[in-house]
Amino acid sequence: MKPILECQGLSKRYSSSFYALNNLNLALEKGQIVGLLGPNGSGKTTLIKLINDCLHPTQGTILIDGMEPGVATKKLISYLPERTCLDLSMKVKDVIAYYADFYENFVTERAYQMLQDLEINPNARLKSLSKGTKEKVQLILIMSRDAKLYILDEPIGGVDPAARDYILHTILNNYNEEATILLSTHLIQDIENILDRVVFIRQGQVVLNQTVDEIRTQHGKSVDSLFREVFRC
Ligand SMILES: Nc1ncnc2c1ncn2[C@@H]1O[C@H](COP(=O)(O)OP(=O)(O)OP(=O)(O)O)[C@@H](O)[C@H]1O
Repeated sequence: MKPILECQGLSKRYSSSFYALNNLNLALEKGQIVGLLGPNGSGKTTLIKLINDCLHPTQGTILIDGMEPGVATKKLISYLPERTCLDLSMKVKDVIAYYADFYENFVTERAYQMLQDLEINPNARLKSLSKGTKEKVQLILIMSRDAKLYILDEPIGGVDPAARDYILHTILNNYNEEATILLSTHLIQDIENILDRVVFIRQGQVVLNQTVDEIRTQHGKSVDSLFREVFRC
């Protein structure tokens, strides 16, 4: 089966001597939830921006479902960036209508179902919502598209711990199982029970790419414990 994402020899240089990504190789099969994990500054957001065609590689190639990043791949990817810039004066229901207009693969009923599950009022204005609830709305907008690849850069940082599990399960219940989710986060303990695979990245290179089951059987520990061991300062 063709991988949904394939990066070969991928490098990104920001200044004359500093490489944020350095000959990174990664292939992801369809239909899995993948955690992209690494310490601050390891290159996670840089990789995500390259996949989303927000940056161009210095060297190497990226293929998304066999295609180079561009107009066609943007239809396949639903991307939640680190920072979003929604018009805060809009009501939740207006943002949903806006997304439905903009993206032909947006499923409005799914968005309303998730709003209801998370008890968010569609008539509320975004600026009246707490930071965590705004994050929930942003996640709902992203997960309501019928995409092949969902890329979520730190999706639940502002959400309170009690709501995280609920949100993660809401995501799982609403996404197509043939799709792939690539999720970058530092909240490993909170998400590791929904992950199929983890990719550890250090200084712009992949240092581990294993299923969560392999980690538990081969290393005899949780992803969170392994992360702390591998990246101990
Ligand atoms: N626009 C830029 N110009 C110069 N250097 C940059 C730029 N963006 C990122 N970097 C550097 O590239 C490296 C990788 O940054 P990146 O944001 O990809 O890391 P990250 O793994 O997402 O980090 P974090 O977990 O802190 O969000 C860091 O050293 C960062 O300072």
